[in-house]
Amino acid sequence: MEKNEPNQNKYDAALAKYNTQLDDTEVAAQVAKIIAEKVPGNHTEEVKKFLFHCIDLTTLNTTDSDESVMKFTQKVNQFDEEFPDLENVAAICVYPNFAEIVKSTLEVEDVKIACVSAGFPSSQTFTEVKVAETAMALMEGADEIDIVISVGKFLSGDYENMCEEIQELKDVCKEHHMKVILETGALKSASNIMKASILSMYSGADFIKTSTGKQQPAATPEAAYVMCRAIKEYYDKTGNKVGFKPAGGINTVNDAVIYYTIVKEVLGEEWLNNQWFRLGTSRLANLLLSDIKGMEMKFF
Ligand SMILES: O=C[C@H](O)COP(=O)(O)O
Repeated sequence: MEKNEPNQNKYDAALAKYNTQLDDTEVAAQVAKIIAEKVPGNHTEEVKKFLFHCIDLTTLNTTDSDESVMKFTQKVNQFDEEFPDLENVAAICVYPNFAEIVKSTLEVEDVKIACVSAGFPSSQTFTEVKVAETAMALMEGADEIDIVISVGKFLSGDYENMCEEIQELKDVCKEHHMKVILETGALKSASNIMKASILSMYSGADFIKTSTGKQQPAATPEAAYVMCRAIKEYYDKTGNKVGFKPAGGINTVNDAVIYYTIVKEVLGEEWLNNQWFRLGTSRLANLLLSDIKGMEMKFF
């Protein structure tokens, strides 16, 4: 018997409780039906305002600096005065070395500080480094942590080490929300996305998130649909509610309305608030503002 066989079986046993054999063509057809039948009715001002309030306003650039991140945060501070008819974004999402600068600049109480961590975006570093990076981000002011699964381990079938690392990072996060990025574009099939979703939730994810935005393809409606189905099945079986965050490559208002519609159709109204639904994006905020205001806006 292989040394890790009992634990490997534990993860296989967890997966065996779910329908993880999904047909990609069938998934594509179900998504196409939702888009054709339900999306047009959701292009309302109310939905767009709601989507704005679900944004994790993201800056994850090599060129980010204390100064640029401070200015970015000051925009969020000014938002309520500039747009009194709108609710602010849900969170600011930055690299972990900027947690402190966001914390010391942010004056808006309800906007969270989210930090990507644990070797984002590749997840290719030592678990000890991931743990230390996450602990430091929290110590410096992060409210939420976004990590990436070890995609290489997942694709090699090493669920044990992949899951144990997620559990270790959740132990560091404690009550802070931990969002687990699957990097769905690298997982290739609906079945893999389903399995990675279940394993991440089983290991303590508070949210599952599609993509880092650093690999193509990033978020897709098909990946979102499968992840929402996984969240629903997991909730039905365990009673544990997990949030959903499409992220990466959300470049039009229509993209955002499509993700909203998938969440509404698969998970229901209960998930339609910014505690359980976020949009990770570096471009959508200005696009939504422009759409809502009926003129081009470059506020952020
Ligand atoms: O987590 C959020 C993503 O990195 C943002 O990706 P994006 O720049 O394609 O919007």
